[in-house]
Amino acid sequence: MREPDQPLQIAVLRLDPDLPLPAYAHHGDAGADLVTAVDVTLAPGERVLVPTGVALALPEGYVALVHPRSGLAARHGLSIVNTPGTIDAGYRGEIKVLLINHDVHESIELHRGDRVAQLVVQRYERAHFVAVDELPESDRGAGGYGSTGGFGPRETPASREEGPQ
Ligand SMILES: O=c1ccn([C@H]2C[C@H](O)[C@@H](COP(=O)(O)OP(=O)(O)OP(=O)(O)O)O2)c(=O)[nH]1
Ligand SMILES: [Mg+2]
Repeated sequence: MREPDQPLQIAVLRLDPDLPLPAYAHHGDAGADLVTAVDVTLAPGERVLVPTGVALALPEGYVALVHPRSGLAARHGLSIVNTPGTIDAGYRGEIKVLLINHDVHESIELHRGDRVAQLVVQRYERAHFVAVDELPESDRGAGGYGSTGGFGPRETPASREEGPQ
């Protein structure tokens, strides 16, 4: 059993030994930075799947989520299409990041070794989904998507008819 103050150990296979392991920039950070293993230029609106040079063996009961970095998002419009990406505990392949350039005017040039994403390791529960005829009542009920005020989503006529009443 791990002591509460002991860090969780995660085995990392360096597929590209010249690249760093995922690393936290500061004590207390939730995200460990991941780098691109390749040089890549993303045209405005373009998406590219980039390798990171690392593969993990997460312990059972843990997931790693691939998040964008806010600085690159704010400065250049760089994000991740499927944010956050889900790295399953059983996945042994190379972690790849599906980068996207949201800037409508400028290309983004990335170089091998640039920190392009961050990995957040979390515990998760494996659920047993049980079909029922009725759900227990709650305060919120079926209200969502702006039901407490502010803006709701644009809806298609079909989703308005089919959505929860
Ligand atoms: O940003 C990501 C997301 C996923 N993966 C890897 C690890 C993950 O365990 C696997 C499958 O991801 P996911 O379940 O999100 O994709 P899928 O489209 O459902 O593929 P699959 O049918 O393989 O589950 O792909 C990455 O390397 N990077
Ligand atoms: Mg899947």
